[in-house]
Amino acid sequence: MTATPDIVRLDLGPRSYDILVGDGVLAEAGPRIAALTRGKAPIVVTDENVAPLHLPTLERALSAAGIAPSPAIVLPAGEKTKDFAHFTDLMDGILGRGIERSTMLLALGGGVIGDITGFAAASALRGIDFIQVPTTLLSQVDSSVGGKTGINSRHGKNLIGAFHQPKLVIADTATLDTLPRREVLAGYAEVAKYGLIRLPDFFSWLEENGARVVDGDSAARRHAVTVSCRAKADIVGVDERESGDRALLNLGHTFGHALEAATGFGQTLLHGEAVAIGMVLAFDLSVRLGLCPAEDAARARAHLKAVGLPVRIADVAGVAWDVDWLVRAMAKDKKVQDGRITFVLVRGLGQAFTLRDVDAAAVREVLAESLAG
Ligand SMILES: NC(=O)c1ccc[n+]([C@@H]2O[C@H](COP(=O)([O-])OP(=O)(O)OC[C@H]3O[C@@H](n4cnc5c(N)ncnc54)[C@H](O)[C@@H]3O)[C@@H](O)[C@H]2O)c1
Ligand SMILES: O=C(O)C(=O)C[C@@H](O)[C@H](O)[C@H](O)COP(=O)(O)O
Ligand SMILES: [Zn+2]
Repeated sequence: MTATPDIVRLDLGPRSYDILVGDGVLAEAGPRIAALTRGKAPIVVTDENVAPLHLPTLERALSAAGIAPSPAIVLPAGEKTKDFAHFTDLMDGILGRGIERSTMLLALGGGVIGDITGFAAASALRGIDFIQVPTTLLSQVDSSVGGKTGINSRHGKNLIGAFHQPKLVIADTATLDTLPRREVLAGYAEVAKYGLIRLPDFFSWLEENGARVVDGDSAARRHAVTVSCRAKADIVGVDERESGDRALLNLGHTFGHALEAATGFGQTLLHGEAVAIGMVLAFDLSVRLGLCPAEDAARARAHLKAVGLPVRIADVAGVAWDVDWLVRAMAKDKKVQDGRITFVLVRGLGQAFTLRDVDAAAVREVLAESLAG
């Protein structure tokens, strides 16, 4: 028996959609999916870890609603799947089924599956519909919402992609029961991000209740997912294509994406872990530039560390870090304009803003300090 889901609406005119949040919402989502599904059999895209755990629930929900999907496309798990080679395989798999413009894709999995499937939906026949069924904390609070889709390239993170909004997001928080703790923590970094960029009260709540969220307490987890989705929907609803406030959702990412690139997009450093270190670096840089009280940076760092996230580059072992390399990688960020990096900085907890002309020496100093530990 499922409690009534929380429903967060992302208002984008004709591209508006609902985000359903709650334990068990997937099993009961069949009618909502059926209402959006036209034409040929929908195609579920998932990964090797998620398929045995949660595909049967989705398939039962579809079948109870009278939908017979074609056999699921199952990709390898992990960040390395978000590349051109797997995108080619995925497109071949989708097109090989003789799709039509009315064919729906369903992305069942974490952010990797959501991002690559969303990009496939944006590309196939110049755009078909898709539904996000996120099964990681990170994808429930962030990647399934807002329509950023894409893949990595050897030049950097998410450099190939499209804005393409899903028709529905089904965030079944009970699927998180099977998620490894390291992945829960990685997702928690993006939860904390909302507190750090514009919800100081939520950050205080997380300081009190973060351990409950990470430990899988049902009520705390649902609250964290719903607040996060609402925060993201509010921002994307006014700035779908990141010409303004949406850039705040990139707190920690200019640093974080460079760290991910340096580790080769693998298991050494997960996206959320890179974001945790990157957010601490953004606070440190803000303090160094005289923009943020040191106590606020200390609180951000202490909380992320207390839940179990890495907070310094030195926390990531086995990598030959190089400040020059990292600075060059940061220069490939999508927020670079006229050759200058746009940084997301903070005036305090919950007070993020963007700044273009940041002293390059200060950036190198915080990187070197984080590397030294
Ligand atoms: N589009 C966006 O707005 C956006 C936002 C944030 C992050 N991202 C992207 O999301 C990606 C990271 O997503 P992620 O952290 O979900 O990683 P992921 O998709 O690699 O999933 C993490 C791991 O958990 C496994 N898994 C997924 N659900 C599970 C479950 N319920 N039980 C057990 N195992 C499960 C997966 O197989 C994988 O091994 C990155 O590529 C990042 O760039 C995109
Ligand atoms: O949705 C957004 O906007 C975000 O920035 C969310 C980020 O957490 C996410 O990692 C996103 O993919 C990063 O975007 P990018 O444009 O810097 O690749
Ligand atoms: Zn992110």
